[in-house]
Amino acid sequence: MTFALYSLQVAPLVVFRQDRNSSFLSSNSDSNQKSKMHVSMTMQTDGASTNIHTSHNKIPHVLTVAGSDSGSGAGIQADLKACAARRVYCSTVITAVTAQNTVGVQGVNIMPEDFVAEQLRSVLSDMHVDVVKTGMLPSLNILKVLCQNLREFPVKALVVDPVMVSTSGDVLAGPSVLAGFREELLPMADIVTPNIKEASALLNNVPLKSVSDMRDAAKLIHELGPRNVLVKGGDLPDSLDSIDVFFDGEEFYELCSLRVNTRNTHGTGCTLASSIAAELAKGSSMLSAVKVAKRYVETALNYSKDLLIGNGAQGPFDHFLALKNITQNSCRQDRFNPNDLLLYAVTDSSMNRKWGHSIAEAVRAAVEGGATIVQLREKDAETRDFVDAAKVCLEICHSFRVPLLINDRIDVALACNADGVHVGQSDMPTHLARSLLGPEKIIGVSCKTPEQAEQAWIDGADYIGCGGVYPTNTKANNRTIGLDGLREVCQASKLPVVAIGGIGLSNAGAVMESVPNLKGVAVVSALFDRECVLSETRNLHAVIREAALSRK
Ligand SMILES: Nc1ncnc2c1ncn2[C@@H]1O[C@H](COP(=O)(O)OP(=O)(O)OP(=O)(O)O)[C@@H](O)[C@H]1O
Ligand SMILES: Cc1ncc(CO)c(N)n1
Ligand SMILES: [Mg+2]
Repeated sequence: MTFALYSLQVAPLVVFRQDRNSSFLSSNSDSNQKSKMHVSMTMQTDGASTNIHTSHNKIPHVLTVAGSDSGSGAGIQADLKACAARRVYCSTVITAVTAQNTVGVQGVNIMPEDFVAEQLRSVLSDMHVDVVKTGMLPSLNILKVLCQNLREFPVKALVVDPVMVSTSGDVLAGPSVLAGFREELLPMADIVTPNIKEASALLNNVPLKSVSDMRDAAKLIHELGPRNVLVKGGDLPDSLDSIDVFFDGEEFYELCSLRVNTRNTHGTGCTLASSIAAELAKGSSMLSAVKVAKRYVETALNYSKDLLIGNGAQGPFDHFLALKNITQNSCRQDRFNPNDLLLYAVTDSSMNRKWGHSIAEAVRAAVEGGATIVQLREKDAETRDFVDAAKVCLEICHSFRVPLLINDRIDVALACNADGVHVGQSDMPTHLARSLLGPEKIIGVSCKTPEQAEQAWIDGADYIGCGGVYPTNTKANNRTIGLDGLREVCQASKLPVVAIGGIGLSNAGAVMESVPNLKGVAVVSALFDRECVLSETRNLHAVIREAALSRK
C-alpha cells in the first residue's frame, strides 16, 4: 500500500467502479450527456395524455437529508448555503429541528419517520436528484427509511457525513444509529466523512491522536463498505495544518491545508460534505470533488475569520466569501459619497521615484494632509508589485476612511479589493467594468464632452473626471478643454464631476469658485512632484475647502 502526500505528489488516476447496483459513480461524460439531453415525451395517466418537457438547462441537484440548525451555521442551513455558493440546486429533507446557537444545542425535536419518508418521496419521485448527502440522522428508523428510499430511487452518488456529536459536545445521534451506519448506510455510501470523534465511534472508540491513527481508521472504516473514506482532522489537537486523510480502497492521500486561526468553524463538516456532493453532482471525480470542497472550506474560513456572530465558543462562517469586503469597507458609511471628490490625489510612479518616495509613503502623506480620495495610477509597475503596493495603500487609506481607486486595472482592483476603478475612454468599457466589479464598487470615467458624460451615466459610472482643464505634463497629447469646457460638462452631467489637468495651489481656488457644481479637483504634480507631499496636500486642501465654502 502506498501513501501519497497530495500536496507534493501528482494524484494517480482514480477509476470508479460501476459494479454496485445502489449508486454511481458514472463517468463525467456520462453525466454531462444526461444533462444535455432534451427529452420531450408523452405519458399516459388515467387515459389522459400529458406532455412532459425536460429542459436541457438542467442544474446539478443535491438532496440533503439532515437536521435544521436554528443558528444557521451547520445542518440544513449550511448545506443550502454551500450548494448555492457552489452553484448547485439543493433540495432538503429535514430529519430533526434543533434549537442551537454558538454556545451549543439547547433542544432537539426529531421528525416522525413517516414524515421523513413523505419528504423523501416528495422530492425523489418528482425531481431528478444527482447526489444525496446525509447529515444528522437522529434515529435508526429514520436511517432505515432513508436506505429504503435510496434503494427505490437510486442516485448517482451518496455522500454520508456520519453526524453524531456536535463540536459543542452535544449528542445528535445515539448508539443505535451507529449500528445503522455500520450495517446499512455505509455499505451504500460512495464516501463517508467522519471527523476524529466520529471515526473513533465507528470503530468502537479506538483513540485517534495522529495522522497515522487517522490513516489506520480510514482503512478500517473502508472495510465497513463505503467506496471512499475521508477522515477529517479539523479537530486533531496540536496541529498547525488542517489535515484530512482520504482513502479510496487503494491509495491514501493526505489533504493538507493551513489551519485558519478562527473561532468560526461551526458547520465546516456539513459544508465540506455538501460541497463534495455538489462537485460530484457536477460530474467531478471523487478525489477532485474532495480537493475542491476542502479548498472551498479553507477559503470561506479565511474570509470570515474575524466575523463575530453570537457569544459562544464556535461561530458560523460566511459561505459566500463576501464578508471580508463588507468588513473592509465598513469604515465608510456610503458606497460612494460625491463629497469625497473634493481633493482627489492621483499618484505617479516617476514622481515618487524622483523624490525617493515609496508609493505607500506618498499615499500616507497625501491622506494625512487631507486628500479625500486616492487613485493609484501606476502605468509602469509590474503587476505583482502593483497588487502588493495597492494592498498596503488600501490599508492606509481605510485607516483614514478614504476610498482608494485603481487607474485602469480592473484585475488589480479586484485582487486587492480596492474601492473601485477609474477608467479612460480607451480603457475597459464602463458597462463591462461594472459587470466585472459588481454593483458596490466605485467607477469613475474620464470625459471631455457632455455626450461622454451622458454615456458614462448610462453605463453605470459613479462620477466623471473632466479635463484636461489646463495643459499638463502628466498626460501627453491630451486635448485641453479649458474652464469653459469644464463648465459645459458640469452643467450637463448627471454624475458628480471632478476637474483634472494642470490644477494646483495657484488656480485650484479659482476653478472651484468659477464652476458652480464642481465637486472637487484632482491633482497629480501639485502633490506628488514635491519633496513634502504632506505639507503640499495640507495647503491645497485648505485652499479648496475655503473656495468650496465661499461658493455656498
Ligand atoms: N481551522 C480550520 N482551518 C482550516 N480548515 C479547517 C479548520 N477546521 C476545520 N477545517 C476543515 O474543515 C473540514 C471539516 O472538518 P471538521 O473536522 O471541522 O468537521 P466536523 O467536526 O464534522 O465539523 P462540524 O461538526 O462543525 O460541522 C475539514 O476539511 C477540515 O480539515
Ligand atoms: C443540525 C446539525 N447538523 C449537524 C451538525 C454538526 O455540525 C450540527 N451541529 N447540527
Ligand atoms: Mg461534523
